[in-house]
Amino acid sequence: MLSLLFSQISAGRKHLKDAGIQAPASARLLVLKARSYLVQNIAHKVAIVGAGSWGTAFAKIVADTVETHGASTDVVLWGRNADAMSAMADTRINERYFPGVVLSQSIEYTADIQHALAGADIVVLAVPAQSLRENLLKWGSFLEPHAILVSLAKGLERGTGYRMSEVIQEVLTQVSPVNSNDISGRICVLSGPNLAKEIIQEEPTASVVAASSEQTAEKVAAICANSYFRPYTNTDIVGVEIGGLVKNVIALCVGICEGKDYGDNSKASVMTRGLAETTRLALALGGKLETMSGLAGMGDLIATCSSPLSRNHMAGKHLAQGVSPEDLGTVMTQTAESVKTAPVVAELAQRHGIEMPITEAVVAVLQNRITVDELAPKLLGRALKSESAHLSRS
Ligand SMILES: NC(=O)c1ccc[n+]([C@@H]2O[C@H](COP(=O)([O-])OP(=O)(O)OC[C@H]3O[C@@H](n4cnc5c(N)ncnc54)[C@H](O)[C@@H]3O)[C@@H](O)[C@H]2O)c1
Ligand SMILES: O=P(O)(O)OC[C@H](O)CO
Repeated sequence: MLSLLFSQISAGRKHLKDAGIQAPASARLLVLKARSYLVQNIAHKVAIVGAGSWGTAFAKIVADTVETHGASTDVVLWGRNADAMSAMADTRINERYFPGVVLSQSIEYTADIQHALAGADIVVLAVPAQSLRENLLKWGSFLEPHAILVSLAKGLERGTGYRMSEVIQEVLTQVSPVNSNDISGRICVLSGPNLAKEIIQEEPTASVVAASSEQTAEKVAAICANSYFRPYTNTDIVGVEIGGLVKNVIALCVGICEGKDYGDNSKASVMTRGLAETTRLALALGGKLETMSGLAGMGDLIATCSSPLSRNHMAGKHLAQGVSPEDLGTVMTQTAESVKTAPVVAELAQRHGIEMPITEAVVAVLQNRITVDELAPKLLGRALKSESAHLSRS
């Protein structure tokens, strides 16, 4: 804790010195003043692409951060539905996702992607995982060559098995040689226990911003750190992405337990063994063990598995209550990434020789190979083993 404070103070002193600003005596004031300076100078414009529930809540986080610091950074929210965006510009309310919540005055709403991206130093990608590639292919060439790209999506791409950071890297290299220059250092992912419906009410939460470049992660953290949102930085992109996307699959399984009226023992068992299989996959892909016990691992798993607000949890509950996997898309109006991502996780795990029994059982339910009633017997009937085999491949 102390070392973090000292490092912030020393970073703050350096930023102020570079800017020729006199450093105040109090450490707290110093950190605040440094942050203010940082926000202003890191980004003249932040564009959030995708005006669904997380994109809208994240635009609010950034706009509130900018306002807190009195910075002049522009915050633009893009959505594909022109009527919805024009209504938001009039009312400052996203009627479909957050009726009654009046958003910050400083957010600009647009359905014009070229306008949204022009001059944006930081571009936050908040569209569903399966649509990221098609979107980047359409407008990737409009990105500024220096723009930092932040992925908010928690899913794996069907067909390739790519994480979102890998999709960004591949597409930008294809779309625009200018934009692909030094791209890996400009890719960032943000993940953690971040239920948008709680955040829009300014309920306090923490998150993780991961980038291979610590400096990139720090910049993104600075533009979204405010009184109710606290981002930590990390350089383990793989661990942060895998934690965020596999917990959706585990939450669907916990939702099934909930829908079948199983109690807390069942849910805790799924969560704990779910973390074990998530960790195995993350380690096999090069992620770090400590990330799995952090906010993007255990933290997000707890939030998503415990909350009735989670769409993945809700999808599991619907399945347990008799909705067919085919009908989930019509019953649910918001994105539950696990429905499409679970089979991709299972394939990726198989390719790496990793056993993920909960994920495999969820996939079997989603593909109508077993019923929800057969899920528990399938998991409990497996060969017994030592718990200390936790991190081995099976
Ligand atoms: N909602 C949350 O609490 C939350 C929190 C953290 C992460 N996430 C992740 O954020 C991502 C987005 O989720 P969400 O909650 O905002 O979903 P959502 O269903 O609330 O909104 C998705 C938005 O994307 C738009 N969209 C859908 N297909 C599109 C396409 N092909 N091109 C452009 N726009 C398209 C929709 O119109 C909608 O505005 C998901 O990967 C999700 O896992 C969500
Ligand atoms: O509503 P869900 O299930 O997509 O979960 C939302 C967030 O990922 C929670 O961190």
